[in-house]
Amino acid sequence: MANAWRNSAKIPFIGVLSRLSIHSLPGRMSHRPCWSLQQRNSSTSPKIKVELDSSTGVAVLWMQSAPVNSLSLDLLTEFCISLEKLEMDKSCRGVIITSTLPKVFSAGLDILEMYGKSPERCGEFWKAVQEMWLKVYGSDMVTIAAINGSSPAGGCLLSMCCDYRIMADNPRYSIGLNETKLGIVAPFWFKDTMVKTVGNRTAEVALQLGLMYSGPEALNVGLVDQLVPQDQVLTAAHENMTKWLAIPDHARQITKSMMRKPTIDKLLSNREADISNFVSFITKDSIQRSLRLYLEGLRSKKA
Ligand SMILES: CCCCCC/C=C/CC(=O)SCCNC(=O)CCNC(=O)[C@H](O)C(C)(C)COP(=O)(O)OP(=O)(O)OC[C@H]1O[C@@H](n2cnc3c(N)ncnc32)[C@H](O)[C@@H]1OP(=O)(O)O
Repeated sequence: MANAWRNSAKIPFIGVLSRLSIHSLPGRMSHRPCWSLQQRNSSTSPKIKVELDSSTGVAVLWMQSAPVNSLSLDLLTEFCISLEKLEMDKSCRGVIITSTLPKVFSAGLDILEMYGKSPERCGEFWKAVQEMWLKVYGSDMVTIAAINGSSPAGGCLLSMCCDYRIMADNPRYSIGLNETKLGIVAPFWFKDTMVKTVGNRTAEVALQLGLMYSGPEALNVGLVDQLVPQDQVLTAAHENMTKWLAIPDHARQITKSMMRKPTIDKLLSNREADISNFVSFITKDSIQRSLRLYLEGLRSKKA
């Protein structure tokens, strides 16, 4: 069973590191992360910082892409490479995903990656979004989201891919899949992840209305598992990680696989069609208009 899991969920991701070579191709240089080894168990790239404590087997992965950790192609690429490195490191059994930014976990997909871009670029971007989902949702490691700020859309999806979610109790923070509010539609693998997290009826209402939940509301519907004071989010994540790591890896991993493999396999066997579908949808004039209006709304909020 464990091998079956590895075959179905891990092998596709080996491509992320091997694709590093394509960064040397003309036109891809801007996506090349600049890796520097700061100390034995730490690594930093422009948008991702990782610290691995080999004695506990727990890594913390920080997104550090100001102003809002929007999931750009660069951030997605660095994220996947960092996670893949941890996945291949035998001393790492669990990873806590969080943000260095004061008020935002992640603003979701970078809207500027979907607005005014060529179909080729949109396709490349969507492939990276798929990659992140496959990598986190299919991880053999224990994954805990330490949601220390707002987490709309793709940010919510990222946290739902984790095994456990702890959110900072702050009335200014919200979380949810708000895609319909932008005039766009969450694909089946976003929808399945939401259904698996909160159940069918709650997901149906939340997805159609593009609901964003406050912390207490998110806790009430099971979108997050724990709500703690802001300064205790990381401590709570480490405490929970200890409980998860007390379970033998093989038993936990096979159980996780049973729950998640059907949707993973469905995306793996439909990746190209899913990319084509995204590209033809997102490049429509009407969708581009919706995105422009949404961006203008975001910008005018400050004026
Ligand atoms: C078949 C088709 C399938 C399509 C499926 C596609 C699925 C998409 C899922 C997505 O993830 S779409 C992205 C949805 N995200 C949002 O709606 C979040 C919008 N942002 C916010 O609500 C807020 O910015 C925030 C995250 C709550 C933070 O608020 P704060 O007040 O701290 O910061 P702002 O002043 O609002 O923003 C600062 C700066 O960042 C820009 N920005 C915000 N979010 C994004 C984003 N997602 N992408 C790109 N840029 C973003 C914002 O415009 C500001 O820019 P400037 O005005 O400073 O230039």
